[in-house]
Amino acid sequence: MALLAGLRVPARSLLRAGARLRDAALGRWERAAGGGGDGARSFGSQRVLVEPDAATGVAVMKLWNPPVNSLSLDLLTELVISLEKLENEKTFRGIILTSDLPGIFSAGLDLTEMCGRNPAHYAEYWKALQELWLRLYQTHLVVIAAINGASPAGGCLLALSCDYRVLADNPKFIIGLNETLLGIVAPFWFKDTMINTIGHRATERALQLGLLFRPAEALQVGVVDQVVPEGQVQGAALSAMTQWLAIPDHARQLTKSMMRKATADRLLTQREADIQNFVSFLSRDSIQKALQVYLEKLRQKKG
Ligand SMILES: CCCCCCCC/C=C\C/C=C/C(=O)SCCNC(=O)CCNC(=O)[C@H](O)C(C)(C)COP(=O)(O)OP(=O)(O)OC[C@H]1O[C@@H](n2cnc3c(N)ncnc32)[C@H](O)[C@@H]1OP(=O)(O)O
Repeated sequence: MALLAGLRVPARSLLRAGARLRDAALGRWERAAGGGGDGARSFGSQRVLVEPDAATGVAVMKLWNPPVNSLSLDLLTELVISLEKLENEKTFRGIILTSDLPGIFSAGLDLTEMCGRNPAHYAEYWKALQELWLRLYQTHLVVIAAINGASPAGGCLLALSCDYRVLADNPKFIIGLNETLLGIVAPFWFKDTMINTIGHRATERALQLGLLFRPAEALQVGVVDQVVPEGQVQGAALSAMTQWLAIPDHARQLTKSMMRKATADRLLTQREADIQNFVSFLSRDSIQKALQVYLEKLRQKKG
């Protein structure tokens, strides 16, 4: 059951158990080692599968961090590495970012990385998140999110950092920056990313109320660009990609940079202070207790 949204996400337990077994077996991407669409080999890490198609210049990047694709330190690191690898391959011009887990795009930041650890760990974790956002937000590649599941908080940030968002039409697939519901505050660069997408007033309302939008509302407010029937999300993302890739790269890339640089620079100029803010905020007893209680509720809701 989805605790925050008050929605049930049924029948994933069995899939999760299977996923855990696959995880334990490792050799994560052996099943995909045969290669992508144009004979280009799939590559990836334990938690990120990349299926490149050299003919189209588009790679599908799939998140796989069971049970809910939470953005653990490992997943963040693997995402940055995969992104960097694609950026360095001249053949590739676009990425479809999606999930390999049914019903979940990403549950956002990994709460277990933020609870009961030491300040050095919090600092390392936050730096890794900053790194992923800075790279994803500013990449010269076109990135389209094919959102095939719920994406609260950090999951929403991931989607908002892409150039275009397609959401599968399922009322359980909620999306939004719901941090206030956890008693925490969305960092300024989360807020800026949302403002750049849906505007100031809509962001203020969404952030203060911790709104998690269902597909129709997400489309209306502009958090996503397109809602399509489940099962068509990747196809729709690929169709949208055709339009983006029809634009000359240099013009599109310079325009992207022009639109996003000031936002990214704002974090770059105060990166260390942002880490220290996060560490001291997270080190407060009251915040630790609130996060523990929240995590415990998530764990117990199945019982
Ligand atoms: C003054 C300024 C100071 C600045 C400082 C800034 C501080 C702010 C910092 C950061 C911003 C935070 C961003 C975030 O992203 S916080 C995380 C927010 N995410 C959520 O709240 C999502 C919580 N999860 C859910 O709602 C649901 O799990 C679901 C809808 C994603 C999926 O539902 P369902 O399929 O029913 O799965 P379960 O709920 O049963 O969960 C399965 C399993 O997974 C664990 N889990 C879920 N979410 C997380 C998570 N985010 N991190 C870690 N673990 C998670 C859950 O506990 C279950 O575990 P199990 O019982 O052991 O199997």
